Amino acid sequence: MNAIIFDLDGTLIDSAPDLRAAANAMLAEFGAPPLTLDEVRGFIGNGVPKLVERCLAARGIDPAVHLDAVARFSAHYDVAPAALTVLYPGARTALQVLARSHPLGLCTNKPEAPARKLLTHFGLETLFGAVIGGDSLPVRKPDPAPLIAARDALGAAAAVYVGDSEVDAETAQAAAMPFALFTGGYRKTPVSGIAHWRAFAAHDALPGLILRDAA
Ligand SMILES: O=C(O)COP(=O)(O)O
Repeated sequence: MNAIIFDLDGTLIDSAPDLRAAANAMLAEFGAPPLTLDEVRGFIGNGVPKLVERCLAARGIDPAVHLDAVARFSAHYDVAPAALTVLYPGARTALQVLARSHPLGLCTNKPEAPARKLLTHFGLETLFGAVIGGDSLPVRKPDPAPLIAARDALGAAAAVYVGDSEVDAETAQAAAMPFALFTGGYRKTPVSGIAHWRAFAAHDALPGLILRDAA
């Protein structure tokens, strides 16, 4: 049975407001002014260390404080990753429908602990047979290893990856998996500039999009 593996941020949840809150709390500790939601949204997708690096650069803070800044960011984010975060409309139903016929996995660059906390918060943890975070392996997306690890953990020979970003598309390509692109997430490139198998603008369309091949 083919597995369906999902990205998290910008694909199932709009987490940018909580990531922004943690980033701004961290920046305030360095005496720097806050970033806008659009700025922080543009920094998401390559994991926490990269997000923090981009925040520091945007505020002209010495990169030498990076390790300390990552720890400060995580201290803020990991206690309350779901305070301002919402599931995209239709995401829950789409997951429930797909889980009836396919093993589901999660492959995100968010660290595994807050990723699992978010799944539990939204009552989705039992739908996922595998969860791979940005710190689960020594490498993260766009390296294909985390995506392949999620597929293998599900015991599936093949899988589809569902994501929203350039990084997700690159990862799927490197893992030789078909990529379904959610066009309403955090991508910075036009849809035509992101390699994809199928694209969807609303989650209600996702089960039909994926299951039509299985019919
Ligand atoms: O960059 C992150 O921390 C998470 O991003 P992702 O869920 O889209 O992989």
